[in-house]
Amino acid sequence: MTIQTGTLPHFWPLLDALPVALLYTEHANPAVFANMAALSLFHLPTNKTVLTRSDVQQIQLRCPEKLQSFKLEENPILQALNGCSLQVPVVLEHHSATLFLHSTSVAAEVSDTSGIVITLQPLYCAPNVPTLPQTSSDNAELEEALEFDKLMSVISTKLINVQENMLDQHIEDALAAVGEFCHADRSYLFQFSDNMSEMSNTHEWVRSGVTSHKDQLQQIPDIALPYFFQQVKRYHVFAINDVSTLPAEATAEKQEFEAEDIQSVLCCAMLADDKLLGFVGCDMVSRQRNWTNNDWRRLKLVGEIIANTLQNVRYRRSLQDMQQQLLLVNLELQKQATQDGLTAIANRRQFDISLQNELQRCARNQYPLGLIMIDIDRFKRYNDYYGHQAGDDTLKQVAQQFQRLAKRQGELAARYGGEEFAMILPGSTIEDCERIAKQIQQALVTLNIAHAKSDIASNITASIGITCQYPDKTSTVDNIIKAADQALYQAKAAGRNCIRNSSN
Ligand SMILES: Nc1nc2c(ncn2[C@@H]2O[C@H](COP(=O)(O)OP(=O)(O)OP(=O)(O)O)[C@@H](O)[C@H]2O)c(=O)[nH]1
Repeated sequence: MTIQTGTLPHFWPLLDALPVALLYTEHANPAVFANMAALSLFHLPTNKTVLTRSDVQQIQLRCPEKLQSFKLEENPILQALNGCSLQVPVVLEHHSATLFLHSTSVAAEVSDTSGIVITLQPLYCAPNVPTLPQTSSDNAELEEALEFDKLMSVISTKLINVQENMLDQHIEDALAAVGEFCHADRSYLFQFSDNMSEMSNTHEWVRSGVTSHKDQLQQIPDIALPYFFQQVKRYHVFAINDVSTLPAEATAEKQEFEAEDIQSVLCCAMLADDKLLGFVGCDMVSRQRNWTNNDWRRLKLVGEIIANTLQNVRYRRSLQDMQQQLLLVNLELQKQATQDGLTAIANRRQFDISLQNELQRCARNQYPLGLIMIDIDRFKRYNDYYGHQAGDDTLKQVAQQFQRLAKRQGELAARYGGEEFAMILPGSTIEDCERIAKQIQQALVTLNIAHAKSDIASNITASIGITCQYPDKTSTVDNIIKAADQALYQAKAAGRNCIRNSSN
């Protein structure tokens, strides 16, 4: 490491003696002064009072949330040296404790110089507050901390298995708790859109008398508040005690805060599985507040609880979506397994299952069971003359008519195979079956599909075979089908376009 000889400011002995790690640079001077506490924190030799920027670059820092070191352009010390006002938690590579990095511009009136002061302090001690012996106010703080932790444990328990209709209420309870304990005027939750390009204020708590701006804070694009977005994404925290001290690059943010009468802001990013979901925050409206590490810790905890809850709800929703999709796929598969692909009425498989079931049901209840077999006449000629596609269309049309006629419970119209159809009619007498067979013939007449090559009629006709039986324990589906088939054969033999039943 090289040492540049900078000119030490005359108040340097004062800064050097402070127990807090501190870096100081003057605006016109590239040298960075490090006091004894800083040199010891960075494990640098104590005679290296003046550091170059490249010395500073080699100080390995990382965000407490992230495992990797900051990228060069995101290094908070370099950012601070470039004039950014920061209050961010950081971790040094060789130092496991989280430190609070605080940078601010100062104008030393006595020496007519202005510069930047960067301090790094352990997080358990509030910035700029020296550690004092324990007093009764510390006890009060301890009690408050205990109270807060108790409340959080109640809220997080409620949020673990929260029903969606109670989610908003519990989030608002958590925000109210953190708002009260941080002595804030307003606390809120903002969620980022999936592509992180905008944010919306989804939940809010306001102290009585404080104005809510939630409705106006919807779908705010990142370009509207670039400094804020960048700070939250990079450091996962945005802590401003006095918004009037925001740097020049935060003009948009300053205007927004002033428009909402905000004097101090503290925001903590919400992460779930390394994804930034949004942030929780507190505002001071009535007065300024120097945010404490307790405020930061509480807000961070609430953010973590809410982030986990939102993530759980998302998982649960996607699980439900998946279950719904699986159900639909199953229904589709079931449909495909039981439906004829061409005509969309029941297929042979469904016919076999239904006939078996109805046979048993009719045997149990001593009902008659009717079965009608329908075969389109001279369909080969039809195909040969009009083409296979026209044949398909005709099969679809006649199938729809058969389906329309099987309207009572348990009745089923099915494609038995090729140009042959079947209708199961449980509880129908032979007279009922004959009536329906006539309706089938009539439906074909009404359809009036021309068949120029038929030697029976000028339109499509069908031969129909009927059987009607009172099944008993000895009855089989094969016997019933055989009986209906024989009747159909008789109808064909009798010249087609006619109805026969198995007792004829
Ligand atoms: N377009 C089309 N034709 C089919 C389909 N399934 C079977 N066929 C046809 O249906 C015709 C049935 O012919 P056949 O069994 O000789 O009976 P037919 O010509 O109707 O004569 P009969 O039944 O004796 O009146 C054949 O030409 C098959 O190719 C199908 O899904 N689509």
